[in-house]
Amino acid sequence: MLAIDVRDLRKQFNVQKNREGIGGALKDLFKREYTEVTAVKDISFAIPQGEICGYIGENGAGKSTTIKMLTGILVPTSGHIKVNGFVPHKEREKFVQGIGVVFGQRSQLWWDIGVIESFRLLRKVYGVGENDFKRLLDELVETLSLGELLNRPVRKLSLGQRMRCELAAALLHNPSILFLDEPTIGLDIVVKTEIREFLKRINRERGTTILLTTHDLQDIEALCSRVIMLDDGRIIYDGGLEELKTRWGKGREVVFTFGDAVRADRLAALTDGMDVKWSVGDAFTATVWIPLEINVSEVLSRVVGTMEISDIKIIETNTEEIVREIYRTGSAQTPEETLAGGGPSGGGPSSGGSAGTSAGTAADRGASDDIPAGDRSGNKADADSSADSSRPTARAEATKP
Ligand SMILES: Nc1ncnc2c1ncn2[C@@H]1O[C@H](COP(=O)(O)OP(=O)(O)OP(=O)(O)O)[C@@H](O)[C@H]1O
Repeated sequence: MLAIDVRDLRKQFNVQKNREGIGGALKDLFKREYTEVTAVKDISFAIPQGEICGYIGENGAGKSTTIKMLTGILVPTSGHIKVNGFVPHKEREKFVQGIGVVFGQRSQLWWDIGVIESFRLLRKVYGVGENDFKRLLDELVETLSLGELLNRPVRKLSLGQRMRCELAAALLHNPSILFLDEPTIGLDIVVKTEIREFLKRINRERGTTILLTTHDLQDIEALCSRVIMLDDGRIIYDGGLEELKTRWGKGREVVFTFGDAVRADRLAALTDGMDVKWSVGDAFTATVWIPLEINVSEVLSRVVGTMEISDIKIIETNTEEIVREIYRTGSAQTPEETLAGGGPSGGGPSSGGSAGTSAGTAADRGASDDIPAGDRSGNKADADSSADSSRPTARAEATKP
């Protein structure tokens, strides 16, 4: 069974317009005007059980809105969602038993009480039996090193400590799917690494499906074999991370430090007939750019046998640069494909992104009226969708061609 199945999913928000000045405010009192913001535009994707999938995109691309629909916090404008076989916003009570959610910018723990008390309350919310709770808690306390934190109030925890507790809280009922919205935001590299290791472990040992949004591409590199890239509410890439690197990578560079002074013409002669480009630094260093079609070892074998070499450095394709370039152009088509009018590869549906719809600013947002009525799961994030308004949503449209 698919863990997540999304077809033609769309979400529009009606955002109240604030007219300028006192006159405008008075007019607003009597007749409100609204604009429509389409945060998610008819996207489709499917995630099999046990997969860790990265969900990435620029600020305002629609990632959090998607996660909120997938977790039943927001009702879609149109389209179909099945998560664990349930329609999230319709079958909330049964549905939440099978999912765990961590919003990096918000807490699901009660601020003033001890961590363990929050965990006990969550046990009741999810109806976990005392024995199961003890077993799962012991396991999480050990793997996330929570022992010393359990009796401290949440407000006295550091961000990294709190995030470890948030993860435990999301997993206490042993969900099969974990939604993570920027789980490593603001954390130092040591805690980030611990959290990544922990996520790998629960995926390996429990088979937990993980959908992860993040701006830290190292999270994606460390955890995800697949990445879905969103731009302006549309999926512009759905496929493997390696495949993305291969398609967009512009080759590799090898930096040589030689034992003796070298000349550019000598180096060019060594790789005669190969489509590589040399650039000489000082007398002893030179860099060769090698396109993806040529094997690095072929170039190395020509140079190593002839020259005295004191150091070699191979510079691989940098994912951050690739992703930045894709965000900049708003399309995962390579420049060659764009010229040829071809579509991006990758597993899922995709359409070239456009810079069309302008994102509403945080101040524009009105309170959302499409949160499922009577909703109260253990996730405090549910309680306040308008809390989003504190988050930056400026889209870097100016960078689009
Ligand atoms: N409750 C809301 N009311 C009105 N507009 C909203 C609301 N929530 C999100 N939006 C708008 O929907 C668009 C997508 O926002 P969303 O928060 O999903 O983006 P994101 O990809 O998660 O961004 P970020 O990386 O900044 O968190 C933005 O234009 C945003 O202003």
